[in-house]
Amino acid sequence: MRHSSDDLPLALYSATQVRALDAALIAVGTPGFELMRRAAHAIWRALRREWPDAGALTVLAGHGNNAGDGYLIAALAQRAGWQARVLAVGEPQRLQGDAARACDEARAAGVEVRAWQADAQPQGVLVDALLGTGLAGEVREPHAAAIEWINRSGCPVLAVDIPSGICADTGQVLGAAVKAQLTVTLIGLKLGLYLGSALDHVGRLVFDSLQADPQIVSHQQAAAWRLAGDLLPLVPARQPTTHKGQLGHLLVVGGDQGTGGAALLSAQSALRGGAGMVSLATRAEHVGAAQARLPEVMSLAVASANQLHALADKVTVWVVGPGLGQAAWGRSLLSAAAASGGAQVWDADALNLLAAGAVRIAPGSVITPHPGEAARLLGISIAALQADRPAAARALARRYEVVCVLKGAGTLVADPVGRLLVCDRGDPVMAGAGLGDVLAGLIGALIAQGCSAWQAACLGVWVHACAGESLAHKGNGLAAGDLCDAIRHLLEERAACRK
Ligand SMILES: NC(=O)C1=CN([C@@H]2O[C@H](COP(=O)(O)OP(=O)(O)OC[C@H]3O[C@@H](n4cnc5c(N)ncnc54)[C@H](O)[C@@H]3O)[C@@H](O)[C@H]2O)[C@H](O)CC1
Ligand SMILES: [K+]
Repeated sequence: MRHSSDDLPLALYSATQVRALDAALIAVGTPGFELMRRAAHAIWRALRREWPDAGALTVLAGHGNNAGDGYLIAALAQRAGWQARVLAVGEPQRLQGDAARACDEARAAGVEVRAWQADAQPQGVLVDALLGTGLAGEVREPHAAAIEWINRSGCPVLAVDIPSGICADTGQVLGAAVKAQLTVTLIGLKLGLYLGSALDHVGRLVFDSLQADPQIVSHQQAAAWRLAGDLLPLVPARQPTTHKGQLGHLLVVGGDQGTGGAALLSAQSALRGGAGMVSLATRAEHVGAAQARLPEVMSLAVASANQLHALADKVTVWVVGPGLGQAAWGRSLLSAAAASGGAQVWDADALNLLAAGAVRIAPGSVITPHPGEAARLLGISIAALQADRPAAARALARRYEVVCVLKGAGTLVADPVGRLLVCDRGDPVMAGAGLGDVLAGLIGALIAQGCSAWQAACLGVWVHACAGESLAHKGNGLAAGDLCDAIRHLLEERAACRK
């Protein structure tokens, strides 16, 4: 499981932006080879910290500057008394410029450099210096075979800058990708390191700025930002005189015949998330269970939208969709919510009805699709959506003029003006039923307490993920109700530290 590391920078860059950073640093007087030398030292330090007694390493080198880093790492290891060798993949004669100079330096240090063959014996720590930010398209042979060789070796693996085969912009595997235990990334964090399949390939992540001029790095308009650090201070403060009327009235609308649980979970989460008053508009069959399980929630048996119209002016925020279904009952309630003028958080079937064009969503609302719902909203396949999650999140935010929370490994939060945040907290244990209902209720609760849609989405995603992390020890099959309690605990900790 990856732990967020708060000493990592917040800004996340595309491959193009990082190459521009490299060029900008070189332009202000740091030679490319000096950057490469610093990279090698940073990586060699991280390697020795991780595997101090290995005594041997094998660099798999491609043809570009990623390979150049690898050759210089081998030279440092050889000079430190380790047994270092480089297996050159493809035609080493294609090395140019700084990378060719780095190869010469490795040979001069006594490093054995020879062509990689599929029957080569892996030895010591494997250093993946095949491909970095220069990867273009699906990995070609013989690099793909070398990647499979690394992954089958059973040896510890360090990836230079980014695991070879991982797209630096989307985190997607382009044909084949190295699975590393440790990735040392340089100058700027790449957005792709936090998305999708990359999470299964990066291992522990170490960053080194190579003493890059912060003036330059900060000037670049980052592709995205990490949701990192302690966001709990953003939770609206409560004064001693605060009363529930100041903490908003949240209405959950959902739970058609047979699907009452989802709406109940959203209501429970809204309660634990601190909303002043929580009501639940659901089918009559679920009211008994709701009252028994959540007596604090005002549960209403709703047969038609008229009953919601009567409520509308008392409701601060509507959380619509959990267990709503897509039949006439659900459609009519969703239309009432859309016409209410209150803040909206739409999830699950509300999004499917939106995708079907059955209703329009008010600008400034929050939507919380999982990849399937997002693909339907965009009219694309899930595979196409997952191939570039940042683009999908941004497209949804712009198309509907909403804050879009695109759930999944590396949950994204996008707004219509182009802001994009990535959550690198959470745990695979959270891949379970009902956790989306909990997130929707939590985001609604934060809006009820005064957060903007953007703040509530970012903070809700972060609190939800951190609460899930705190339950990782429970193993798979995390109960959504436990997550609600963990969220309450996290927010109570926050309230306590404010006293
Ligand atoms: N001064 C700097 O720029 C620094 C860069 N650092 C390291 O350099 C790499 C980026 O190097 P670059 O030469 O731009 O590209 P790569 O080494 O990643 O790869 C280019 C290399 O790979 C071949 N190639 C591209 N796509 C494919 C493919 N699909 N299949 C097979 N082969 C492919 C291409 O032909 C080239 O030969 C960066 O990641 C850093 O590691 C330093 O760290 C800092 C200074
Ligand atoms: K690499």
